[in-house]
Amino acid sequence: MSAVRCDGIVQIYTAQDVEVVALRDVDLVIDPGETVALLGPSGAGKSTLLWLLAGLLRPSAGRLWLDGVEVGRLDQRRLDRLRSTHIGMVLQNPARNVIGYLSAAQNVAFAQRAVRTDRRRVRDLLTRVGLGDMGARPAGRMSGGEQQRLAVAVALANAPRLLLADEPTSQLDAGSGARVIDLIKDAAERDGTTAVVVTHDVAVSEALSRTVTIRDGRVGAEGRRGEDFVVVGREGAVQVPPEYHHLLPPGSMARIEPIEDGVVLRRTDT
Ligand SMILES: Nc1ncnc2c1ncn2[C@@H]1O[C@H](COP(=O)(O)OP(=O)(O)OP(=O)(O)O)[C@@H](O)[C@H]1O
Repeated sequence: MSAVRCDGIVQIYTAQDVEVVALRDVDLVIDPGETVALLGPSGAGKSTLLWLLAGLLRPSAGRLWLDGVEVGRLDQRRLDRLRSTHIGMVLQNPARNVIGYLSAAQNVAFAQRAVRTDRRRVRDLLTRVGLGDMGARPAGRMSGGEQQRLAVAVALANAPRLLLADEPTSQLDAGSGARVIDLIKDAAERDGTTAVVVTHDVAVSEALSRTVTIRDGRVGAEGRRGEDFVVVGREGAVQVPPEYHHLLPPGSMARIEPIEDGVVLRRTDT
């Protein structure tokens, strides 16, 4: 059974009577224990996809399954329960992930409230993000980078089935970033946690098992084991990666030549 399955997901925001199509027909299947780096330019729809996977948004169209459960069929109470027991999330702004007046250790313990508090896990997580001697410090008095590391510990407090993280290393130096990467990979190996991580950090994308690139609201490309692939979309559409735009600029005409195992595109209007 897939950990995540998106089938034709569309997300449309309406702001001041203007509609923004943030995601269009996203199909995506992620296996249990996969660690996925979600890449793409600013405004491509990465955070939107993360929020949908977290159940914080309901899609305008399309269907989403988490561990075989169709999220759209859950009422709010069941969805809240699934979120607190199955999903760990790191939001983009570090301060939004923690409760400022609680200590670091209390923040991690609080995230375990839906299950049983496991003090050893609290200590272990804090140590592994390099905050072992800061357990008693109020989260509100920590730096942005410390809060970001604490946020990862909070998100993993419950050994979630699904970890969703939006730029979890954006405020970290290489050493702290490496700790966070290790923690995510370990969670996948030890607990079978599936991770989807929005990132611009090359160290993160290279360390995870798969990359998925969103461009203009669609899954345009994927990478596995260092090899990059374009994804043929629903209507047969393929996005030409930006690094080839000088050969085949958007709007240019091309001839399709079939070959044994695919097609070749050749520009005709030069
Ligand atoms: N609440 C909202 N209301 C209206 N439009 C929104 C809202 N949230 C996002 N958008 C728009 O949806 C599109 C996708 O946004 P999203 O934040 O998902 O992109 P992103 O790839 O995460 O970008 P970034 O890397 O800059 O965080 C953008 O055009 C954005 O302006």
